[in-house]
Amino acid sequence: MSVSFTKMHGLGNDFIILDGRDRPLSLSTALISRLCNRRTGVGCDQLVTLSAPTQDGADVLVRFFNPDGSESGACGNASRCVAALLGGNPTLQTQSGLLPTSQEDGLISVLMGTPRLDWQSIPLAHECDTAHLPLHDGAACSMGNPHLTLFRSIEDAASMGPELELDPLFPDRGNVGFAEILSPTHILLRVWERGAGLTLACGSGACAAVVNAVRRGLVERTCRVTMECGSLAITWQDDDSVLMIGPAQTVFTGTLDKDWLEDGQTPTP
Ligand SMILES: N[C@@H](CCC[C@H](N)C(=O)O)C(=O)O
Repeated sequence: MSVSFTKMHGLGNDFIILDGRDRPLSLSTALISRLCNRRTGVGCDQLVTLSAPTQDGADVLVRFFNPDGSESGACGNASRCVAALLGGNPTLQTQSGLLPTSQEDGLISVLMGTPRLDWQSIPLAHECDTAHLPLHDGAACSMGNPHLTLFRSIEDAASMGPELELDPLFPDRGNVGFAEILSPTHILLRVWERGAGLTLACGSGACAAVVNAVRRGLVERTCRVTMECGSLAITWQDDDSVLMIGPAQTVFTGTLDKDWLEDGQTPTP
């Protein structure tokens, strides 16, 4: 059986998108990791599946998987890519709720939902002030996935990210954002992503950085977030939802080789 896919990226955060709306996909954790492998697979930061929606008002059910096979409730950059791929203004059904999208002048807007700020919903391991954590004075919130934001040099991401992803304060592990406040309307951000490592951009991490920086009185509610390959416009709106606007691009489409699919071997590096 041949399986076709689309390779896309949003600001360098790259995705394999598998469309299972007409034909159900069966993906094991091992196959997800093999597909995400940049040397022996297609390569990506997240694998994204599309299937028929199960909720009224949704156009498509979208799931996000990290290269280690774990599933995430949210992925901002992939959400823009899916909207661009489907065209029009699809409403995405995700683990973190229904996400309305729209498109104008080549940019994709996604309403990312309401950030969760209470420690149980993030989740954290124990009660604490989520705007001032006892962990490098960071702040935490959930955008449908757990985020820790540290207000310090982006250069620290590679060295501090691996340990902080696994910090016991985050029982489900965490995405770790390193945010430099450049002005009240501009943040420089690098993210160590849970299950993926350093990526060139993280949409939900950009939303979390703005939310956490607003809570600390560091930026305004509308803010540009610049990462390695460009910027996202993020607004924490008055109705509490977070709006993300940015680009999305198709790189190529392809078909997975039948022999590769059936081989099932994970080569030892
Ligand atoms: N790249 C993403 C976030 C992907 C999921 C994350 N690694 C997690 O496990 O929560 C984005 O653009 O938001």
